Amino acid sequence: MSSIQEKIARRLQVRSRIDVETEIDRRVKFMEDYLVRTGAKGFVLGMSGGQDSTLAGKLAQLAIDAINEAAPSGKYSFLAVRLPYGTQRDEDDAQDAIRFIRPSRILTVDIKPAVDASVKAFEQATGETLSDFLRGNVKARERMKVQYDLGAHYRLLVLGTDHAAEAITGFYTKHGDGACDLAPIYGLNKRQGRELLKRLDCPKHLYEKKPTADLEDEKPGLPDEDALGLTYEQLDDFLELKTVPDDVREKIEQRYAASEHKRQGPVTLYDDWWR
Ligand SMILES: Nc1ncnc2c1ncn2[C@@H]1O[C@H](COP(=O)(O)OP(=O)(O)OC[C@H]2O[C@@H]([n+]3cccc(C(=O)O)c3)[C@H](O)[C@@H]2O)[C@@H](O)[C@H]1O
Ligand SMILES: Nc1ncnc2c1ncn2[C@@H]1O[C@H](COP(=O)(O)OP(=O)(O)OP(=O)(O)O)[C@@H](O)[C@H]1O
Ligand SMILES: [Mg+2]
Repeated sequence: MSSIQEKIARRLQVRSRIDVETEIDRRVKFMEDYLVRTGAKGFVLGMSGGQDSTLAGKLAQLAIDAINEAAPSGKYSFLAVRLPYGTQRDEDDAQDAIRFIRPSRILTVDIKPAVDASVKAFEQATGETLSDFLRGNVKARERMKVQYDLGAHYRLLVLGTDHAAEAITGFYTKHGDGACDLAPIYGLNKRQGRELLKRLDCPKHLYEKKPTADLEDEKPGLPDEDALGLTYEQLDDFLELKTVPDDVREKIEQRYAASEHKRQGPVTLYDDWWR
């Protein structure tokens, strides 16, 4: 194990061993405490049908149910929002996730018209084509925007799904899915997230499916692991301070270093982390 590995795992708050019950409880309690402290009315989160939003959404609904039970005015809510780009290939999974969570409220906003208009405006202004890869980031930022619009309108806080196995490589769109008000699954790696979902009786196919950002039209459902050239098993092992092959360790450490700007606020004159 390298000392850099230890430093990264500590910085990303990973525990090599967790007690699943305790993790669920303390995360739900954190969401309750924070929500009540802010005076907001609840949470909003995009539900993709993937593992991370299924877990964060379930924890959110548990927090909302607990607060509403304690203060039976029932005034708090979790808004689960479907944000397909046109028609979504794995819509069934998204619906299964919603059935599992039983959110206070469900809405669907199709991001396709806004994304297409934005890309068109870019292309008209520059006379150039925005790549399929960069259009993927436009989708992630449009989803962020819709969640903030809903959040501001209904006085809800925007949840994010960043966790250690994602933060370590910066595998998210800066100010897109990386932007949120609170990140309830932060500090967990991918397999720990799966363990929490198992304990919460989530349908198996939702935590066993291959994680995908699903952002590129030309590569629908591209598995994160193919895009990264790393597996979540490798990332999880690294974060749990297990020995991983040298080439894997080097690749992870290199990705971690290159994505540091995503884990920091905007760089100012007073920062020196980049030197
Ligand atoms: N050193 C530096 N210091 C400060 N800022 C720096 C910088 N280098 C780039 N930047 C800025 O960062 C931008 C690039 O970052 P960003 O816009 O995020 O773009 P980028 O990291 O190139 O792409 C996002 C990646 O995350 C993946 N993703 C996105 C969304 C969701 C998921 C998922 O798993 O669901 C995965 C996506 O497939 C892609 O591989 C640059 O355009 C620049 O503005
Ligand atoms: N089609 C979508 N509809 C609604 N929200 C989405 C959609 N795609 C992405 N998101 C939001 O962006 C977040 C980041 O996507 P990401 O792929 O990392 O997580 P996930 O889909 O929940 O889980 P997994 O990583 O296992 O695929 C999601 O958790 C979700 O909040
Ligand atoms: Mg996904």
